Amino acid sequence: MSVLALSELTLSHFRSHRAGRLVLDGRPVAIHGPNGAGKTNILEAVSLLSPGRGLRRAAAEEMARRPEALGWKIAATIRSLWQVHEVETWAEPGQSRQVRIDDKAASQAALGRIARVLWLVPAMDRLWLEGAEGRRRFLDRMVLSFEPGHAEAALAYEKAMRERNRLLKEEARDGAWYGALEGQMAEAGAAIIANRAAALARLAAAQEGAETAFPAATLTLSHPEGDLPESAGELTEAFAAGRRRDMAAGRTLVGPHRIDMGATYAAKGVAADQCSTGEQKALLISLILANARALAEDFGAPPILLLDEVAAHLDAGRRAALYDEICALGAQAFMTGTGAELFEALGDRAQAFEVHETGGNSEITEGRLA
Ligand SMILES: Nc1ncnc2c1ncn2[C@@H]1O[C@H](COP(=O)(O)OP(=O)(O)OP(=O)(O)O)[C@@H](O)[C@H]1O
Repeated sequence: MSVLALSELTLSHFRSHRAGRLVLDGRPVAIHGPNGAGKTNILEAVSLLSPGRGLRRAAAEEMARRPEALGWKIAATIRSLWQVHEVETWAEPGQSRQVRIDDKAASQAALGRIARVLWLVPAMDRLWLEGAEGRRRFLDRMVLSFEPGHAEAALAYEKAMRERNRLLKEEARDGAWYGALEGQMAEAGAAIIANRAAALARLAAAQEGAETAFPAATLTLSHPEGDLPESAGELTEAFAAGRRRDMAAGRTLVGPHRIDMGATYAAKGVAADQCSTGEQKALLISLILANARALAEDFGAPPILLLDEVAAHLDAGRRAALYDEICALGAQAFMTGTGAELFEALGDRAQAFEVHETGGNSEITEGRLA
């Protein structure tokens, strides 16, 4: 059994699941069922066992089961290395998401120290073609898996930047106030930059010489306003120097929040946005697998992987290769697909669940693939 895995997951009034329960043994999890059955909703629930808004980036109230909209709750037993944790996360109507770990109130950031979760969803099929925000988010999710403290740095940076942007919009001229916020941004920003650089180096090393059916991706970071300073001191100077221009723009123009991530299909030297649809997906899978290999080495366990409709765009050969790599890694990967036949190659190496919707409620039953 993987040393990072859920052994139980229960969903209460969460989206289409009135009361769903999965008992898991650490093998990969193949979830099949027709469109709209509630498969992705299960993956979304698992994604909420890590910091942030989950794989749909939905607001807490959207996730409450309709029509009752009473609030929702997810509970999980998570084995993380040699410890077992009971994690609960929920939202009451009109309230933000709450977390309890082992019966004690906890922050969302604390979740990152227990469950390292990475995901690929169909919306990311256009990740290399669309705006920088999605790529930055994908990058930061990988960074967070290596360095759970990244969540705190990102929160501290965003909070100070929101305040600074408010001052800019109000055209405030209080230098000391700007200075204090810029100092906080510089300190958190330098940590963000260093965490990202370390993660990129780790991913490059994990791809080198790896035996995988997926193409290596060379990653680069760029900043739209020229080279981004890296140290806290240089960042402080850059923020102070940019005040006038930022005031005209009404927002902060320089900083790690504007970084973009580019990828190249290394063996071909072709930029990801010029690759075929299948190749673009393969590059994402390649990165997730490299991340998982690296984490297995550094942390002692691969992350929990959420691969929504991962079989789409993959031919049978690549699909089988993906399953083999996931099993070799020992990762608890949750995968969805419309038919059980998509997972046949997994046989007894995975647990299989079927999801059906009846009368507006999702029902989960365990079955077999072999
Ligand atoms: N807050 C909610 N309350 C009740 N049902 C909801 C809520 N949010 C979404 N749903 C329902 O959940 C279903 C979608 O579930 P999900 O995205 O998990 O489907 P899926 O099985 O992954 O389907 P597909 O194969 O089409 O991707 C839809 O029927 C939708 O109406």
